[in-house]
Amino acid sequence: PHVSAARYGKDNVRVYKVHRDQSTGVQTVAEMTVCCLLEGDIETSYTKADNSVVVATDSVKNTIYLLAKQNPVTPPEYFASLLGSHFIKKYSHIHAAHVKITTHHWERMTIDGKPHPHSFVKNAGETRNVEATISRKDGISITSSIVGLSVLKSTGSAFHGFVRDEYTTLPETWDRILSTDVDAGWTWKTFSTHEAVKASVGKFDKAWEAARDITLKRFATDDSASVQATMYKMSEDILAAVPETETVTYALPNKHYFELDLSWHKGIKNTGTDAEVYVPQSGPNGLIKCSVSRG
Ligand SMILES: O=c1[nH]c(=O)c2nn[nH]c2[nH]1
Repeated sequence: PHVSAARYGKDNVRVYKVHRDQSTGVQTVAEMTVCCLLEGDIETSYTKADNSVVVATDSVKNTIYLLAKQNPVTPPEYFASLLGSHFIKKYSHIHAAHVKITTHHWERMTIDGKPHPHSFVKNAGETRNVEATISRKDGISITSSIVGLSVLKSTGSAFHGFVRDEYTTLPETWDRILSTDVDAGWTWKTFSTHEAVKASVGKFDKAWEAARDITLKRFATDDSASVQATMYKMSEDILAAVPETETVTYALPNKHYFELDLSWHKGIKNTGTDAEVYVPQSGPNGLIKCSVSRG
């Protein structure tokens, strides 16, 4: 037997950083959770108990905090690239670093109509993530994403015309609730070096804003024929809005709200156009995935 693949490092490294603007007194915060895994000529640490090739995971953790102190930690695409590039520059036997950053969205509070200088509130669950592979040989590949953005529309969604056979019980509908937890990702054209990432640093926040706005607008305004059809339109829009991206990927759970027949009680009408009370389902849920690429 031989080591066919290996990578190791530190996961769940929580980092908070504050920027204090002395002139205005405005403070800005960033909070993220980092996973940084290293890959390279490390097989002997597995096969021969040779620790001489091991940059300790504790040192990986220390490096994350040190680089966070010495450099900007936003946008997360920049910090992921900087962090990964550090390891392949510093250690000649490390040939790739795999960095995942989950950033937590502290939104500045508005108090008495004014943005508060140092108080923030967090939208439950929504994160902005980055997964980057920084490779000596292949350059820097970055995928950005929005995860955990829960949305619901109470109408404007239909699903009919699907396969009807001896396995089908689902009734067709022209008016249903649609709810999902958005997982939307966009893969950037490979960057040759960290300097190339740095040169594009202004593009990452704009892309995240565009992807989030597009997702919400299409979700709200598309007269949805299915999750599939709506997510494809979202993907087309993001590719058009962010020319430096190559592929857009969505994974959308279809979180079902079932109609509830109440007619057993004095003939109460609560289905079809009379439906008002529904039963939100925890599971099973649909899961619809797609990747849309250029050309
Ligand atoms: O939008 C939908 N897509 C599907 O594939 C599906 N299957 N059941 N309900 C569904 N809704």
